[in-house]
Amino acid sequence: YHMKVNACDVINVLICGKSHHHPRYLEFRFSPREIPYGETVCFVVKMYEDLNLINAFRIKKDLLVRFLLLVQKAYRDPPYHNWTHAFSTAHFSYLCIKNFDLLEKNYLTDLEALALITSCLCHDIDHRGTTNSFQIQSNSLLASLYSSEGSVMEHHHLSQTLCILNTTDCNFIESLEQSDYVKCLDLIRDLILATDLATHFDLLPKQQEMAERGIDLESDKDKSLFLSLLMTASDLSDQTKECGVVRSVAELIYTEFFTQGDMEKNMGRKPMEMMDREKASIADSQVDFLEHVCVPVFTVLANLFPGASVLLETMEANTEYWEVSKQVFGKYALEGKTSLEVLT
Ligand SMILES: Cc1nc2ccc(C(=O)NCC(C)C)cc2n2c(-c3cc(OC(C)(C)C)ccc3Cl)nnc12
Ligand SMILES: [Mg+2]
Ligand SMILES: [Zn+2]
Repeated sequence: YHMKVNACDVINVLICGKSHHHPRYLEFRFSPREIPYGETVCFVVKMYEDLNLINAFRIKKDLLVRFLLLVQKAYRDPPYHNWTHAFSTAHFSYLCIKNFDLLEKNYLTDLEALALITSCLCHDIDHRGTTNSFQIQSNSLLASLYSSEGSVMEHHHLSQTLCILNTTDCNFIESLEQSDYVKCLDLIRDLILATDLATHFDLLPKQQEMAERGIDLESDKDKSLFLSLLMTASDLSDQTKECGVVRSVAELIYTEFFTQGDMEKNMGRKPMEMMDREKASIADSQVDFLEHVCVPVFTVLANLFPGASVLLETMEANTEYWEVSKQVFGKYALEGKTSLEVLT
């Protein structure tokens, strides 16, 4: 099923001397989208090493590299839901582990950190740049496979991840104790499925309640809620960067949304306003998205870790950026420019 990974690709990553100690690499302000595509897998290996996961689980580096190269290849190249998004998602989880001392302070076990980073890298594998509802409306193959389960795309991302782990010489977690191995796969399943917006809206009130009373690190339920929070915060982490990154990411995601809207129109269907290039107001829907999806997630995170409040401040600033740009969009709209053209 999978494209092969050849030995020289593996060797190139293993010998890459790139010091991952990019001076700003450990700052929340740093956007991992700046890292060249060809160096990202090397940076991922450095993350596993830096979190001591290679030693803790006696991971064979060549298996890890082969796994990572196959995951990278398993991503298609839609504007937003590609490997670069997966890499930036993993980088944010890495930043949280480092900056909030999650391992030293026993918020996370080694196994949970291993599952979290790996889930971030795999959570959108083989994404086509279209939503779950589009799969169902277009009667896609994935919908026929998974619509009874719900979370159509997320079940597909999970099954692709398991396929890659079952590919020769790619099962880098094979060295785990049997109980750790099973626990790791259970965590990867929960975390990838947590990235469905519907699942997220179910979990959010429980995460808010947990943050108010403080995490009980002995409670499996709390640990699971905490891990899912880190997963969704990482999936949204572009929104914690400066407005230049936020604007370019919006351009990518609306290119995807508008392409889906065009396809829905060609299917004789009426797209959501947010996906209709004639009707969408990017600034309005980004303010909504920040207010109703992003800010609640990072408010919970800031309740748990005061160091995360700077991320909330950045989000407030980015909301202000969209509010101000509404005037600009408004003016251009009068001139008949679509909102995407205004962005570029
Ligand atoms: C820049 C940016 N704008 C977005 C604008 C709208 C929406 C959207 O789905 N609106 C539907 C209504 C019903 C709310 C998502 C957007 N979005 C995401 C995103 C976040 C997700 O949410 C969790 C699971 C929490 C990570 C899941 C999937 C995606 Cl694509 N990532 N970046 C963006
Ligand atoms: Mg996803
Ligand atoms: Zn994602």
